Amino acid sequence: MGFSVELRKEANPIFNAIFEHPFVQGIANGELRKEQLIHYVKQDFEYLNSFIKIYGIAISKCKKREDMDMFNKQISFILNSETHPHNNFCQVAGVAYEELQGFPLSPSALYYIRHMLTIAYEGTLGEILAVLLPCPWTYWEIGKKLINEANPDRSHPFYQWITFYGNRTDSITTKFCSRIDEWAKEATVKEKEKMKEHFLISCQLEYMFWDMAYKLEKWPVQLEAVK
Ligand SMILES: Cc1ncc(CN)c(N)n1
Repeated sequence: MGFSVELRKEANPIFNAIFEHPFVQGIANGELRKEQLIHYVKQDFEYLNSFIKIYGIAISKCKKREDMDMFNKQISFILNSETHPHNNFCQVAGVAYEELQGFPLSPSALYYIRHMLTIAYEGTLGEILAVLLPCPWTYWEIGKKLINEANPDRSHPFYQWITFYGNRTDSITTKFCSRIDEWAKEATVKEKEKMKEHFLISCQLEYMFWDMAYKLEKWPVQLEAVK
């Protein structure tokens, strides 16, 4: 069994909880409130900005050109393609994408980003791959599942979102998994334990990100700007 298969098996209860989450179910049945879509896009725009920077740190730790190329392509993907699912949510919510950019992070989004940044600065390339993998993997599976279960046509409000993530043939998940499997063959037991821990925490944080958007999560005390 490859290491990525082992990771997926351990994370199965978290993947199932994500599929059942009311935000994900809301994408499937087209029933999400405007504020929930707006909160998600505001937070995800900042999350993806941080992801680009984390890829930059990952590149600084690469020894092989192929690894640099893999991360570099992902940066372009976020910059040039991953704006489409955001635009889909904005259209349904009736707001301009530009209006939702530059907002402060909610607690769960901040926690997720800090988790990835810590591992990016302190960990090996294998640990970095493990902490980043739940991001593409959970969305790919959500997309495929929603295509199978909701079978959306073009009239579905979230058709673009669902097909964007579910129809990927050039999946980065597959590339990350084979690179992790390769890395794990050479890794010590201790490093593999760390990789698993980072992976599982990121899976939990993927769940928390959906929950944050669904519940419009905020900091407990709202502060006014002091003049
Ligand atoms: C929080 C989160 N996780 C994953 C993805 C898919 N790249 C995303 N856009 N946002």
